[in-house]
Amino acid sequence: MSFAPDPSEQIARARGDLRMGVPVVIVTESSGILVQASETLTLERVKAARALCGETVLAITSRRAETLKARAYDGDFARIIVPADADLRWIRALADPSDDLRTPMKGPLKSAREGNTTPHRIALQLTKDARLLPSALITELENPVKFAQDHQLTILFTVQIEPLLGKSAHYNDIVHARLPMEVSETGRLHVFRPDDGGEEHYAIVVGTPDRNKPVLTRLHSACFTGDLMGSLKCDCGPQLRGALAQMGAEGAGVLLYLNQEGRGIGLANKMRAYSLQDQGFDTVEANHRLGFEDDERDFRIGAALLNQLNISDVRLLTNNPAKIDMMQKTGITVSERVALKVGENRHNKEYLQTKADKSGHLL
Ligand SMILES: Nc1nc2c(ncn2[C@@H]2O[C@H](COP(=O)(O)OP(=O)(O)OP(=O)(O)O)[C@@H](O)[C@H]2O)c(=O)[nH]1
Ligand SMILES: [Zn+2]
Repeated sequence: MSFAPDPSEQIARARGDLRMGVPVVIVTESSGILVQASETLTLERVKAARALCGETVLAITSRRAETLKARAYDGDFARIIVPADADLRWIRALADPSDDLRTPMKGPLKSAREGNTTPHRIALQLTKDARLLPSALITELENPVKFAQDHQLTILFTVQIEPLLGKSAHYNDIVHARLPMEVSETGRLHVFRPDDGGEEHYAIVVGTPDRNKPVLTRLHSACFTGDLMGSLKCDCGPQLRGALAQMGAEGAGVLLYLNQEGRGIGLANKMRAYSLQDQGFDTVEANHRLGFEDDERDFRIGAALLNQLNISDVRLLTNNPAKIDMMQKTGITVSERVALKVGENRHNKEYLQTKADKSGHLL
């Protein structure tokens, strides 16, 4: 038996490294790149990368490229050629939209085309998975395996990594215990831990749901600001409490609390989005300017947790048709949609309208 991490564990390690500002190396059959997350870059490491002689590009998503008016020849992302005089400020300004309005002219930007882009795509996904700004400084390496060994860097081989990308993790029900709550004294909290080093998610089971009938269910995405701070910018807090109250009143139900803060972009990026919203952009535009899609959540997690809880048929508390679609696609029957319209106020009126107009939410 080998004690060495397997490819899935190597990916988790790479995520952690990038988050800390430690570079990682990605190797294909014919090439290799050094990857550094733009958000956690330091001046020293930028200089060290430039001294390597290999071509250096900045990978950004096509959403971010659109805002910067740069060409995205690689489909869902672009490789911006880093000019010789570019410094850390230049890199940060391309990755981070906070100063876009004050300094709109960042160009002319030249994008690379052709070549093997698989490792670049993996690099960008890693920055997203690390809940950083989706952008990476990438330098070609001549002898990538030796380079990684010499510098003790995590190394990913695309042949091993590619089959794992987009695959759902397996969730283990680590522990569950009784949790009497205001809404019901018969609550139980389960903690689910994935086998890929990703986020844990929770399930709150109220009463003893009858598995032979559709179970009242809520898939709730974490919202620190709304769930805990009473933020008026969204409707999450009232939705969370409303769903639990309904389960308490009916005597049974399941609330999945999914750690997908900010529709899957993390709290730091959500706060960046809020800051852009203060500049006049709506919730969807703000995500795009940061380089994200409207919604980066993986709702398959919800189905995986429900399977573990032996629930296959639900009455889903939601106004979001994407959640219903994804449940059905992943083998969960949604017998009924139960509307959850609570918590509208003058601060979130426009936000809710944007979700209805652009993301198809049911009003
Ligand atoms: N990126 C981003 N995320 C936000 C914003 N406002 C709220 N969120 C996040 O959006 C998610 C809301 O999730 P849900 O409560 O599942 O809402 P939903 O997708 O509208 O679906 P239903 O509530 O079921 O109708 C939470 O993760 C919040 O943190 C925002 O302006 N930008
Ligand atoms: Zn919220």
